[in-house]
Amino acid sequence: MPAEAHTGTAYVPGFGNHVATEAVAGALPIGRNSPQHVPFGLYAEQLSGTAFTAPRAENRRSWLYRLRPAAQHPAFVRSAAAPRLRSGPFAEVAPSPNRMRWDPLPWPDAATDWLCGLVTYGGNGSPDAQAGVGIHLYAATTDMTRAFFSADGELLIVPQEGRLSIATELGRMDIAPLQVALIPRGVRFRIALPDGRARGYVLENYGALFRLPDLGPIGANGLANPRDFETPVAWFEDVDAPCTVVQKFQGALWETTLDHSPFDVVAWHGNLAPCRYDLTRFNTINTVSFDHPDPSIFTVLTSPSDTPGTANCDFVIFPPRWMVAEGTFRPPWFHRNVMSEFMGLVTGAYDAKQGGFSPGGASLHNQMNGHGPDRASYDKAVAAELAPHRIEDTMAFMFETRHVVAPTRWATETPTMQLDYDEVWSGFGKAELPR
Ligand SMILES: O=C(O)Cc1cc(O)ccc1O
Ligand SMILES: [Fe+2]
Repeated sequence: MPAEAHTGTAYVPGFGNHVATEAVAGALPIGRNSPQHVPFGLYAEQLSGTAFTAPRAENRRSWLYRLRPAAQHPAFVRSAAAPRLRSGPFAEVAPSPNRMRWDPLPWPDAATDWLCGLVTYGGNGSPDAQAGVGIHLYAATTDMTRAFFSADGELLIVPQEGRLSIATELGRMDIAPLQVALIPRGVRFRIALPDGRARGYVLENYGALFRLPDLGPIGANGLANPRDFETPVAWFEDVDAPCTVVQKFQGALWETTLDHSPFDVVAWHGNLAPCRYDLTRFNTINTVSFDHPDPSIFTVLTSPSDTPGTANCDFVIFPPRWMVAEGTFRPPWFHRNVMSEFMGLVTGAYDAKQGGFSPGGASLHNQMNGHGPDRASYDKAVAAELAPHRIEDTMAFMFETRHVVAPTRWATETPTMQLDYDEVWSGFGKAELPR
């Protein structure tokens, strides 16, 4: 699909809202979901993101009205569409307590679409357990012509370089670095690259759907505001030409070929839909007195687990912001976290690392293992004059998860892994007690 085709893509604002949208006037049934005769002979289909019986506040589903039933397809057969894509349970190599960091993912030599360009770095849990995450990066150089969906989890896409034009069954979204897209489990999509190549990160969430975090004493506003999430309006293709559909199902890839475009949803309504979000709209909240708050204040979206307050996964960002804390060591402190932290960098530099953590790179700090400012960041921060200081041109992020992230074999064997990462914490002088 040429990028121009997305020009004029329209969105409706809000997170998880109930939307009603039709690409052809009169296509959306009024007053009932499944009338005996759907307008124009369209086929009604319910797509559920939660169990039918989930509490109303959590219940997510949409009704799709399409040219042909999605059920009309030949059998799926095993697929080799994404040779470096892995899934939970992650057992290729033992989980490691060691801190890991990687240089940016190299660009592929051969033409590689977004799906083929996915490389799994690690994860936890499993699709079967409906808990945990898969953490992938992508480096792609050509448009997808096939469609893909994950039956294993929703996908949070974090571009680092290059725009993505994402055609989904429910509408089209354009995203660029500093924006993210969230695609529900099961929703088929196809990604084109308006800039000719694209690189970024993907979080595949096997657990409870991402939602906005509670705000507690912050109040009714702040962090990621609901209206800044944008859901595309209905759009469809009326194309009777072969199209391969690839799905990830319980960790394995399967594919089939339709004789028509799977993007044939003429109208839909409901509250399960893709959306995009501009990270620069994040209302960053931080101290105006002292101390460095816990990074949970930077949570954009959270996937809760069965234990209140202990996330299956939080998506946390570190945007440009003023640092004004008085009498404080301002960068991230040294810490050992019961949660495990996978980080990436969209642009600029990260205030805990003076070097080595590059845009497109990644790091992993697993449960209970010490990390924090590298020596150069530490030295700079203790010497700094504590005037108000604006951290500019930066956007790091973290996938923080309650379960240890086990790396894939690829992640532990790739030459992009920095074998000397431990050195960033070497050479700290010993504290001197009074004699
Ligand atoms: O380790 C990291 O860089 C992420 C992080 C940032 C921060 O400000 C506080 C805690 C934390 O884990
Ligand atoms: Fe950390």
